[in-house]
Amino acid sequence: MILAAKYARENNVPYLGICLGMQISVIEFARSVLGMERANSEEFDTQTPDRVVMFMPEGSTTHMGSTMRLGSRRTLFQTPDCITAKLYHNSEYVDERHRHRYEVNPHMVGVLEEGGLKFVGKDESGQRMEILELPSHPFYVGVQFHPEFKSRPGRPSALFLGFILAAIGQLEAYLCQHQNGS
Ligand SMILES: NC(=O)CC[C@H](N)C(=O)O
Repeated sequence: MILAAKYARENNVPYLGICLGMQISVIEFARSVLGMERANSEEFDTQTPDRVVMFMPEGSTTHMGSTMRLGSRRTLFQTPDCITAKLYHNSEYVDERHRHRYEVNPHMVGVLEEGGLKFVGKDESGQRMEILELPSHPFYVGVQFHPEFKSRPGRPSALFLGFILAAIGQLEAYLCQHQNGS
């Protein structure tokens, strides 16, 4: 997965990382771009010197039942000037469903952003990273939530639509056409 994220990032191939897929893109970015060779998630290496993904403080390692972050939560866009906000019709926020125990380490956000990764969606506390983008890339998106849970045939998630449009080279034209939120 890390190699796939690296290949997509370096070769301008569209990437949509969902949940662990977003966490993997953060690990890959920290290793390759920031030079943190042993950057990892606490899930895979509890001894990592660069814990870019960590266990959520409210979780429990001993009680697995209903201790994960589950269900619909709100994500606030930090800027209207990003691909995902435009795909979600310039909404100020989006409610999507979650299922995870690990999250991007909020203490590492500053250094990741200085390197060029942008966290364009956060939860209401501003401490939990929900959406990342790489502005230098045509479509490099990671989401902590699961857009597939609310996606339906004939009414696909904005993110799946955007991903496919990017893959066929039509994202820019689509975003221009729909820039007024229509
Ligand atoms: N659903 C997932 O991809 C889970 C990702 C990761 N294992 C977590 O719990 O945070």
